[in-house]
Amino acid sequence: MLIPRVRTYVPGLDEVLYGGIPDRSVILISGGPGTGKSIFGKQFLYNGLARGEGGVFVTLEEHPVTVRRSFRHFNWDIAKFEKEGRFLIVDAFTAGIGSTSQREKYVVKDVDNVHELVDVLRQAIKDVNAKRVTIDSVSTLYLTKPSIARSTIMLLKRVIAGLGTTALFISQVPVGERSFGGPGVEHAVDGIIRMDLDEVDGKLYRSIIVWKMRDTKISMVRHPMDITDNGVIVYWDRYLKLTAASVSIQPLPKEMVDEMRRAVEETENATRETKATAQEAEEE
Ligand SMILES: Nc1ncnc2c1ncn2[C@@H]1O[C@H](COP(=O)(O)OP(=O)(O)OP(=O)(O)O)[C@@H](O)[C@H]1O
Repeated sequence: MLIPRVRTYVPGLDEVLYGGIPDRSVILISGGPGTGKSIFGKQFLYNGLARGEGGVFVTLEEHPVTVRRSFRHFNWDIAKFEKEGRFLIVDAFTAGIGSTSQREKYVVKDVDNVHELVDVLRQAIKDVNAKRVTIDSVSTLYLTKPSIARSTIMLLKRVIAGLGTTALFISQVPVGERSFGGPGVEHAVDGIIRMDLDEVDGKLYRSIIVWKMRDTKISMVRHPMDITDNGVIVYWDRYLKLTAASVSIQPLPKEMVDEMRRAVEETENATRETKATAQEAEEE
């Protein structure tokens, strides 16, 4: 059955997901430091903005000023979308302290109060009619209180799915650990994508693996990936064989590649049809 999907438009990732993320899903993006989670979260939002969708970025780890700079670093011009009222940043970092933060309109004063965050986020999603949300990072919300991790995720998930939005929750895990963010969180989310950086023989290798994604088939292998001046690229037609002492990159079987390519084409056609129907309905 063809289900509605949100294409990430991150090169190679929609193939790995057999078309994209099922819509209204909450996806955990887990990984150690420097693996590309924040870049991926920004790219996902920008790709939606560039195609006419609204988006919200919730920052808990970086000052809004550096968030905007980081978008600019990849030539993702969010300033024009902010002016048009299609994109906004929820500042859950500064608590309103400092002169530059005075300019922020969506500020969470107390990040320990998840209800305040949910209220600000709900308003933000409505104000820009957001279809995509990135929260960077959810780990900050329960780092010192693991017992509230699951309830925090469930509360956010209810708001996000209820408003018809698809979200990436960035989750930080320690270097070298293959966990995702704790048992309560891992089972509560609809999907888990893991980004990794491994040192083998004095060299670092980037890779990505989709661990779970409800309601869709997924590629069951680890794919090599890169970060470039244009953001993340996933080499979807190859897999990375990694042992403690060796690395090799192998091509995927042709039938698998063909099936993944077809799934993306079908999703693209379905997305185009849905947009055309919505536009016709608007014009009537
Ligand atoms: N233009 C670029 N070309 C190649 N690599 C880049 C470029 N810009 C940034 N990077 C790489 O991206 C990495 C940072 O990615 P990102 O901030 O998304 O990591 P992260 O997984 O969110 O890390 P953390 O959890 O520590 O915040 C940097 O370590 C840097 O090596």
